[in-house]
Amino acid sequence: MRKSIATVSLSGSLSEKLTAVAAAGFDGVEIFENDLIASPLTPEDVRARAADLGLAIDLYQPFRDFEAVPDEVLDQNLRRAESKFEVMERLGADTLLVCSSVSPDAVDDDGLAAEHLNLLAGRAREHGIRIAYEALAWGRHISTYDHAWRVVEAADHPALGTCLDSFHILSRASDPRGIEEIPGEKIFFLQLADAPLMAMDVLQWSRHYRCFPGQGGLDVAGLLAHTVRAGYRGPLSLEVFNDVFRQADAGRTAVDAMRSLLALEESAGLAALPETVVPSGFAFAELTAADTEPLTGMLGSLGFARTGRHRGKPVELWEQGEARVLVNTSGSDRRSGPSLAAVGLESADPDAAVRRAETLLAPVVPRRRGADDVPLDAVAAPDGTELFFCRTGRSGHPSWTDDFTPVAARTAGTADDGDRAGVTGIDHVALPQPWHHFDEAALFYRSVLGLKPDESQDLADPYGLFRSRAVAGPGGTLRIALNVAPSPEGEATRSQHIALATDDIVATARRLRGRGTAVLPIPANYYDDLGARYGLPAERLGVLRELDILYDRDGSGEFFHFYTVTVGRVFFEVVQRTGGYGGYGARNATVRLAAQHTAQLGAV
Ligand SMILES: O=C(O)c1ccc(O)c(O)c1
Ligand SMILES: [Mg+2]
Repeated sequence: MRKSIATVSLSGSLSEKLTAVAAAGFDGVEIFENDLIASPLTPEDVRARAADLGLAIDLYQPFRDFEAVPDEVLDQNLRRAESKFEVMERLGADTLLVCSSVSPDAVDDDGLAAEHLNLLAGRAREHGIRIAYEALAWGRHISTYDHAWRVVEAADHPALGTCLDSFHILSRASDPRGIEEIPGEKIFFLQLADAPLMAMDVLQWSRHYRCFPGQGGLDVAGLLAHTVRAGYRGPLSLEVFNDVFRQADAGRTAVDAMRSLLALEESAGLAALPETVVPSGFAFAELTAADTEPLTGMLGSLGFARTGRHRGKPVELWEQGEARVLVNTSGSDRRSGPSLAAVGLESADPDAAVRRAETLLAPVVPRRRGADDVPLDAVAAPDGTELFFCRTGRSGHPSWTDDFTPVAARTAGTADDGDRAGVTGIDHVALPQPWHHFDEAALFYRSVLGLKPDESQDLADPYGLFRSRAVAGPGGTLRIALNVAPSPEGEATRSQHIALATDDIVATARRLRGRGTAVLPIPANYYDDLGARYGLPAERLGVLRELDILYDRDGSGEFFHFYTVTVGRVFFEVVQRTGGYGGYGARNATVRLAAQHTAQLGAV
């Protein structure tokens, strides 16, 4: 279907917005009145600019507080409308959004509202304009879509229809099935927005927290399917009021918006995209470090062995169980120390995975491989992390590991096989996100990789707010924790981490302790509270306390985890899951963050 976006969804001047919208491949725009009023461009300029960019002006909006008012106010409102019709003619826009009145002048009288809307539609038609009437969720007397439709139906004018807005409908928990009872040709416009589920005043929720479909918790795809079943054939138009997008780069937000609509059409069963190939696990995590010593020292002490060296690049392979870590010494920033630059994802069909990623506008990373290297495709996640699609060690398929020459002898100072610590694989990786790309990242992992986002959680950090949202494959085969940390000192202080899995956390912790691995100390107060909270047996609690192991549980299982100190931007976590525990120990994040701040101060 045709795709549109309201200018209010993007940052910048009207002209910048139009450029961004066109570049992302949209067919049209809704011009938000304030954007026009604040623009130095005349309506004719805007019309010409949009035409040059190949954009239709699908809607002009909003026209407020019109209906069900006393006669003298009505006259004034009709005069106000006439002046908007003139602006619209100059713009070349033929549909005006009228939102339900919030004015104290309006009376609770559907008959009068219908009569006034009929009058307005008659005036509009003289200008070749149509009126799309929308119920604001906080409208004074009309606040639901079915009520707005009843009034439109009663007004019975060919130039009058309704505008559906998924936020207003779903935020009030109205039943969207009723949309199918509206004749499709009377749905003049469809606005789409999602939002995180929040218990708050609906106006504040709408004006500050809307997001693109797929980023929040509303069933926008279901609503869209009902609307199309009703016979709606107009544009799918995003209308998102969001404090973050208002500040972010417009070009990038527009691409995020387009990705949202492409994925939404697929979810609603309206379009097919290349199939989703959900990654089945981690092939590797790649760390870059100019000075590898602190990092390889840490890997060795965690029980990793250096097993391979890349044939053509300064990259080493370190392994323990199914956990593989690449240490890359090319092109790293010396000041920030080791950082996580890429993640290898096990994929049953890397080519198909790349096709889907490209269709969803993910930047494909140019290959920098040598002539003999195994082909390896990668796309860039919103934070710049490169995601490689791999098939590791499958017979009949080239494996990225073929590019590594085995390192035969035991390397001095590192662990050999007898000295491993029980790490079985990578449980998850945690990737800090720039605060203004957090929603974009959740949608990216959901749409491109088919991972399911959890609800976002806000946790206390001693120096601010720590926001975390995990995305995971079915059955927890692949888990990525996205987070935003307060970072008064700038980007470089935010740390990434790799969580390693073990089947016996106590044995692993004792092993590492014996070897002098620098584990993050956890305050005694934490264990006093843990004892009180869960009534753990004293002996068990004593072991956790002794080994700085944190604990959590939910209805289906338990979670044990401890952390190493931070090296550069990176630290490691070791985790054990029992039963069906599917979380990440979020309850312990506050203690962990505080312990890391304490450790950092100690280091300084
Ligand atoms: O917040 C508002 O006022 C507003 C205006 C126009 C819309 O289409 C809408 O959904 C909300
Ligand atoms: Mg709206």
